[in-house]
Amino acid sequence: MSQTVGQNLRQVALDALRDVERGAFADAALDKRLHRGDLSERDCRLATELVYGCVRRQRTLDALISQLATKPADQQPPNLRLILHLGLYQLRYLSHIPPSAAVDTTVDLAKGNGFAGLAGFVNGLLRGYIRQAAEREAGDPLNLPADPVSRIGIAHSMPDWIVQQWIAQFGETDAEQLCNWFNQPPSIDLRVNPLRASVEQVEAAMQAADVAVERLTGFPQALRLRNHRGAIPALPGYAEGWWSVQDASAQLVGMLLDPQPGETVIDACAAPGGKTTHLAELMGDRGVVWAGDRSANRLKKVLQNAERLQLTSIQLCPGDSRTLTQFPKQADRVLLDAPCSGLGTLHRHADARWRQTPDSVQELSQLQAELLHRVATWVKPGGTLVYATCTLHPDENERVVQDFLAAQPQWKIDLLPTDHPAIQFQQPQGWLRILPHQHDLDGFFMARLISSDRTLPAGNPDQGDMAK
Ligand SMILES: C[S@@+](CC[C@H](N)C(=O)[O-])C[C@H]1O[C@@H](n2cnc3c(N)ncnc32)[C@H](O)[C@@H]1O
Repeated sequence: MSQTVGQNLRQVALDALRDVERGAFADAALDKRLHRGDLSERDCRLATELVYGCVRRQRTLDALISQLATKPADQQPPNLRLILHLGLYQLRYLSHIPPSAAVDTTVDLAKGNGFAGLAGFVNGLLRGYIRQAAEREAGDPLNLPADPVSRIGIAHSMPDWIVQQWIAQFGETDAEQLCNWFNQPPSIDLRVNPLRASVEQVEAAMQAADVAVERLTGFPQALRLRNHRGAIPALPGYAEGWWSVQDASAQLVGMLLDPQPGETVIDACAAPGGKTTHLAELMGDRGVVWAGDRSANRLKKVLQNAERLQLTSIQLCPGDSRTLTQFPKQADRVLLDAPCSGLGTLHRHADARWRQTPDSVQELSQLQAELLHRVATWVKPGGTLVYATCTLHPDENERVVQDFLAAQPQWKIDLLPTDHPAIQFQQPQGWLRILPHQHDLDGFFMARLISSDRTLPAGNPDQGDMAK
């Protein structure tokens, strides 16, 4: 890599990091900057790694700056702090970049961005890191506090409130494994569209194109791509609608709802349509799947996906699902894939861990409860309702379902038959929980509920035999 090209990609990364600092989403900031530049594919990959890595690891990188400089990270000029993040990230996490190249390009970046007078400081700090790494027996120059919350939070770059929450839920060892898991590169799973191709056919087409895939036990339509780095739409079968990208645990949601051909199904929070299209596929594209979402823009993606997959049974229903009134007792099955904090998919969005707060979790929990109460009124007596989220927070999961069941005694949890592929995820209370570090899947929560009220209006508390 020439010096000029290397410098350029680091400048692109720095510009994107500045945008993130000003509040942009990391993926949008990066897309914008890469789009404006003319980097080679290889440089785009490194710029992407630098931006996502620096955003993800910012707490660890800040701790290193505070340790190596006389002033803590939050007292450094903001742009200099980002430049130091870039240098330290390369030294600490990118073994394919020679340390001297990481130092020299970072010093050049400082000089080119108004910090020529601090070039010596940047050089000294980065060389201090290299020296300490060489001196320490364990090889890690990062000093960590003894307190478990700060120790895990700094080592794995997670906010304290998330670490605290996970220690309370899972214990210290699992909380740390979970944090570590969320810093690994996400896998890419495909869901094969059985109406267009068989799993064997897709597998063979991938292998013929030299793309490594593997099957996942318990997920009949899933194939996992191993270490794929190219563009997804360029893979065989994409244009033909043979498959969609969807994590295997998200595929369980459709399997749990188990829609049948000819039924009326409503997906209350559908965009961009990953699960809506799965439901239509499972129904053989017969019947109707209503796709609701309050974002009309995102709903367009549902149609685009349906078109590519050649599905015709999907109808849009834009609007806030808390206020839609046209579906009373109309649906055989309803899916509420609720808006959530995404604490089960932090590996997929570098900045997600910094965007959520305990307050945002409480706001979401309230929204989820309102949505659940509303969409339950859409289910026919005897019908099925699945509540799902991709968070691990109990206030968005167990609590929402428990409160709902307490208020609506005609509903109960529908336990899986013992031979169901998802039985391994079922908890004693009947809901399903997927823990990423244990299952190597996105974190998910799902509960399948059935209404046993065949005669009385929804919400009537005069029900004697409803187990919870
Ligand atoms: C978890 S995402 C859905 C993902 C989708 N089910 C899939 O598999 O592709 C949650 C969706 O809920 C939508 N949403 C948020 N609040 C809503 C509301 N009050 N009514 C309807 N949709 C809402 C968001 O726009 C977002 O698209």
